[in-house]
Amino acid sequence: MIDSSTPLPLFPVVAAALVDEEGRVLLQQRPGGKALAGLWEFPGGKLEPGETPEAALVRELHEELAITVAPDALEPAGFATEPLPGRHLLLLLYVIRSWSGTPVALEADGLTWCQPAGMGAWPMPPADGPLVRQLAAYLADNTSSDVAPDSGTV
Ligand SMILES: Nc1nc2c([nH]c(=O)n2[C@@H]2O[C@H](COP(=O)(O)OP(=O)(O)OP(=O)(O)O)[C@@H](O)[C@H]2O)c(=O)[nH]1
Repeated sequence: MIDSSTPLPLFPVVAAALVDEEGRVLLQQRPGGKALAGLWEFPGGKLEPGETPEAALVRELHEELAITVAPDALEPAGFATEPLPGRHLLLLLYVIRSWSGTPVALEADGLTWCQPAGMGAWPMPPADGPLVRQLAAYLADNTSSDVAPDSGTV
């Protein structure tokens, strides 16, 4: 049971939904020996002191996947908030559709590309359930089709 009278320090974490040209999203498997080992998650991690969320995510993606991302490629897409032992997780999710390099699992036990509608098949940390639903809605609303938008002229 959560005791709401006990303040917990906020624990900000940034995460990325890398979306490829087929609309698939990259998940990575948490390695053995860590909390939540074996579960699948969005790449990302903790902010370092003084770091912005965007700088932290660019750094984490380079450290974890060996890819380079421009800060203006980050699209805020959702968040989740979850009590953890001794701290309160604030998980910020960004969609990223362009990057340099090919993702390689430098820290994870594995990588998989999956369609957002199929992500429920991958066991993920408890905080990720709301994120997966927000991501599916965000991508449905913010994915361009091949049809050119109306120019808007009157
Ligand atoms: N990157 C990422 N972290 C997530 C997701 N969902 C989720 O609950 N988290 C949590 O956010 C935190 C991310 O921290 P981390 O990956 O940088 O570090 P860590 O587990 O090694 O934590 P530790 O160094 O405190 O042991 C973990 O507590 C992790 O369980 C997710 O989808 N992606």
